[in-house]
Amino acid sequence: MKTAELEKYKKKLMGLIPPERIMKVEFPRPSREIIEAFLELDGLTPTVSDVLDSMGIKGSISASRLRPIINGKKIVGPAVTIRYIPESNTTDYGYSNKERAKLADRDVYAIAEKGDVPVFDAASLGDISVMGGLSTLVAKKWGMAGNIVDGGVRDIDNVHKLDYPVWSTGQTPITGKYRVEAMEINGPISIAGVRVNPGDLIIADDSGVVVVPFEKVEEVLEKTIAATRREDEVVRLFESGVTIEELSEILPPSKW
Ligand SMILES: O=C([O-])CC(=O)C(=O)O
Ligand SMILES: [Mg+2]
Repeated sequence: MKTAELEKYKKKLMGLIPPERIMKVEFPRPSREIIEAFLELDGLTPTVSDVLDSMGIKGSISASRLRPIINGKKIVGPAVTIRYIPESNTTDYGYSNKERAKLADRDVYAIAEKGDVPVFDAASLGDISVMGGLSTLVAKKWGMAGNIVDGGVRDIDNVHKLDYPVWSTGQTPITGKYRVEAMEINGPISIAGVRVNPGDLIIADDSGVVVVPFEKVEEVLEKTIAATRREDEVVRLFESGVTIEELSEILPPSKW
């Protein structure tokens, strides 16, 4: 983006990434009503994952790959994205030459809206941290819903203390400062092999993370509500003692 277009964010932007690497700041997001409707549902990511399967959409990532740092959290919100690649200098070089760290997470939060979900593509770095306690503090203060990190996170005790939802592939003490370079904010990225565009809906809970493409959000919500009702009905009838034959008429055993 041009520096002038970023003018309205200048009180928050720290200049951690050159402005031309911020691809966009405005894009369509799913409405608040849609987000609230998803949040009301139980058993959320498994049901949405089934719906995505039925629609031929690859969008599900297991919690064994992207683990919640705090269990029992559930978030739903539009994605804002950041992509990192490794720095080619050695860490010693950056450290002793007092180079500016190129972790740009705070600039992602600066241009995001309240309720957004920052999504980090840092898989090529292995277990190197791209966010920690300070990052968590800013994300929480500026109203992010939670972070999804295909990469490492540190200061895990602070993430717990701040009670902020984060899913990550790694936990590590090793800082990303001097080891990474932020290539792009709000471009398309991939996390655990799943494509994420800014504005896609991110849903995450203890079972994992699902990515719903922006254009499919309404259809996925409708189908998820229907599937949740069907399953709730099966549970209710089973608990009230109806036979398996009767239950099978509502939900065929192949769907259990
Ligand atoms: O250096 C890092 O990896 C980030 C960090 O510790 C923080 O955000 O507190
Ligand atoms: Mg730290």
